[in-house]
Amino acid sequence: MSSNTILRLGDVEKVYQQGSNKVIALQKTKFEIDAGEFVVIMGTSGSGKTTLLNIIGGMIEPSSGTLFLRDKKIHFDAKHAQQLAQYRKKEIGVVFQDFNLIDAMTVNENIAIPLILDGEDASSIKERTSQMLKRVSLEQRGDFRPYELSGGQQQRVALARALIKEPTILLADEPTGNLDFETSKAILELLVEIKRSFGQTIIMVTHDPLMAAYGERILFMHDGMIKEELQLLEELDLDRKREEIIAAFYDMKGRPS
Ligand SMILES: Nc1ncnc2c1ncn2[C@@H]1O[C@H](COP(=O)(O)OP(=O)(O)OP(=O)(O)O)[C@@H](O)[C@H]1O
Repeated sequence: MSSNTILRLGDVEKVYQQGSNKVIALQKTKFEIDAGEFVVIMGTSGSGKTTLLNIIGGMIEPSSGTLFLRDKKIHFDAKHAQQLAQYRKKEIGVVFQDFNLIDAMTVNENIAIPLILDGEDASSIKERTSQMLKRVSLEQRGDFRPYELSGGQQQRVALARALIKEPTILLADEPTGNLDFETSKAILELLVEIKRSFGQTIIMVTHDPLMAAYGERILFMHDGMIKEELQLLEELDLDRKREEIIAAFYDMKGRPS
């Protein structure tokens, strides 16, 4: 474990019980992530990507194995429910493919939800919300409703909401799955900018090798396991990185399980 390690998974497994059948979604998965790293998870459909992300986010309990944030072990049993709730609330921010915004609320209110739930005072909420709005370049849209925004703008709002409490780790599950090509690139550029400016640790799941090329390290999953890992060289341009990602993906798929 390097001194900069922020997240550590040790032999994590997840078995879903489906009636009398067992689905092994994750098998002995272990890896470490450094603070400030932008890690991408790719893989075949059903390979366990979302399951992995949800375990890291404290949203589902692994069947076995360990999850550490720095040197703190995250427990999933009922006895530690409060610690787990704190972990989800303080350490993790999440964005999804479907934005998950509340249409009955304005953009400002959507972004402020985590602060309102924490009982922060009104002036601090106002100030922090307006800072976040600026960071995602939506200063002119604070009083709009989500349905009055484009898909890319809605994802920016979701990102602002996920980041407003400065989470240790940002999890992004197919954040560009509902966006067109140019808008997707703009979201990834924003993620990279947030990483550079604030040292944000990011873990993103995507199917798209070009979006993955914005990351620094790719973990490739197949049959519930990380089968391959690719460190992208910073000096390569996006197209070269994309080509390397595609080559590594097909290399992994071609290998016997
Ligand atoms: N709640 C559940 N109950 C039973 N089986 C599940 C459940 N959630 C996921 N699975 C199964 O676990 C396996 C991994 O699913 P997961 O959603 O993690 O894969 P994925 O890599 O994210 O897939 P995709 O790229 O298609 O979204 C699949 O076989 C899936 O059917």
